Amino acid sequence: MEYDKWEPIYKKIVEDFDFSENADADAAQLLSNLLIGPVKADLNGLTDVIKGKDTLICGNAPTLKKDLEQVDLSDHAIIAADGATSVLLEQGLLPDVIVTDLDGDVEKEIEANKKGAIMVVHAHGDNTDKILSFVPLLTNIIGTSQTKPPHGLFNFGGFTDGDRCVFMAHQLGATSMTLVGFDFDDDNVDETKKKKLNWARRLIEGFA
Ligand SMILES: Nc1ncnc2c1ncn2[C@@H]1O[C@H](COP(=O)(O)OP(=O)(O)OP(=O)(O)O)[C@@H](O)[C@H]1O
Ligand SMILES: Nc1nc2c(c(=O)[nH]1)N=C(CO)CN2
Ligand SMILES: [Mg+2]
Repeated sequence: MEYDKWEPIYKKIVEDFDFSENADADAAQLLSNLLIGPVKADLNGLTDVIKGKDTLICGNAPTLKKDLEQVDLSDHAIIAADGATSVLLEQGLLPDVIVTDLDGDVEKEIEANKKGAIMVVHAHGDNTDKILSFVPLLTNIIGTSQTKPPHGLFNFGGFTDGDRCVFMAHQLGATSMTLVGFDFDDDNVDETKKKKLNWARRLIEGFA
């Protein structure tokens, strides 16, 4: 998504959650600094996995395990939103791509990364500690931001890990996107999560 199209949505999110744009921008710069040098920012590997493919996008709703039993996984590129990674691994499935702000079960994500999963790591004002701790332990990383991306980072659009998967797959030319593990009406979540899920719903419905 063009940043100019994303920016007005981002401004609404910042206002709704009282996030600091400066903190988001500083986090993006931090991730950019960490990635430049050892890792050349290049979308070719990620594009190869997604372009022209049917994709299975996995959110981490409690329904994920059951949902997985009902879909045909063959020939699908599997994209996991953060915590969905652990559920997939438990089912013997290795995600091709993990989209994460590193606040889930990162040990499992490191395990999947070692086995070949591409990491799409998101920087925001509330995860700089996670970025500093975990990025040095990962390989095959693409960095994303919600602000205008600094050198070496990308902004495909999207807010929560789950809807960012959808924006990314769309931008990189997925043929289809099948969503599993998305339950926006889940009541077993706290108020902030509920609000985030409402944004995820709103952003994903923009694709329908
Ligand atoms: N009922 C649900 N509970 C949790 N996540 C859900 C649900 N329905 C959809 N999702 C999607 O699954 C994604 C991954 O979920 P996870 O539990 O790992 O959350 P998270 O890492 O805390 O999410 P975020 O960092 O985006 O707030 C979320 O970003 C969200 O888009
Ligand atoms: N500043 C900030 N940005 C975010 C946050 C968050 O908690 N703080 N959470 C996100 C995923 O839910 C995505 N973006
Ligand atoms: Mg997360």
